[in-house]
Amino acid sequence: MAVGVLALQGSFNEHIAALKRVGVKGVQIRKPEQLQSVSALIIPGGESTTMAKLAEYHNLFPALREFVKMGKPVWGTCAGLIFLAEKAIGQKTGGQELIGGLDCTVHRNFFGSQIQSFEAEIPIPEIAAKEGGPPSFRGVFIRAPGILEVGPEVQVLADVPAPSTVGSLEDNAGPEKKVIVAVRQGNLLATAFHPELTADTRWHSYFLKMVNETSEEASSSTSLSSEELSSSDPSKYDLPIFQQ
Ligand SMILES: NC(=O)CC[C@H](N)C(=O)O
Repeated sequence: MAVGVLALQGSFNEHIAALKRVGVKGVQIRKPEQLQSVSALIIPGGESTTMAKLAEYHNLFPALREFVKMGKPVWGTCAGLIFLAEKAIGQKTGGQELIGGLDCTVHRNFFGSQIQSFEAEIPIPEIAAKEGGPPSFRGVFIRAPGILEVGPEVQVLADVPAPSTVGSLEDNAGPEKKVIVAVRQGNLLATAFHPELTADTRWHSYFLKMVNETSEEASSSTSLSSEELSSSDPSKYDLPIFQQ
């Protein structure tokens, strides 16, 4: 089994190293035709606007959408989560193209800018039940997005208290609001944090189980529309979104 890793920009080498730790070959994907040789794909973290420009330049979007539509497993981490979202807000002027398919609204820099990056122990009941190990996971959040809203078919795998001071979970006080940071919808997995930067390989092995479970006749149940990319009003979400 070979797992493709979109290798335009960002932490693709780290994902390939993590795959190697769980005994799987990671293949760098830079061109649409290379997707034909892999059974699953990881879209790494990085900078989603830059990554989208590169993907557009290499004419990758139609092939990436087709890959999702075919029911092949795709995991987006951080910028990769933004890529998979049906809707993203907090984008740079002009927005950016998305792959879509994951029924959620994501805020591109929910937890703040680069200096608000942080690490936190996050409870991962579903992953711990399937993969064993401790009940929590050390999440590395780098200029991380947050998931503001999910559709009915989306399974929440992890959430964290929304920081009262954005970028600092430890300072959180008062009534607890949660922000979603990991989800699964059928063949799609997405995390706002970076499991490839920690030694704990449970997210990678969970994804590989998804790959193994995927049957030949995986349906095209995931919707692909990504037309409403940037139009929504952040004020309608009841979470403390970082303001630039
Ligand atoms: N570490 C990351 O992938 C950060 C993603 C970043 N918020 C973006 O917009 O692309």
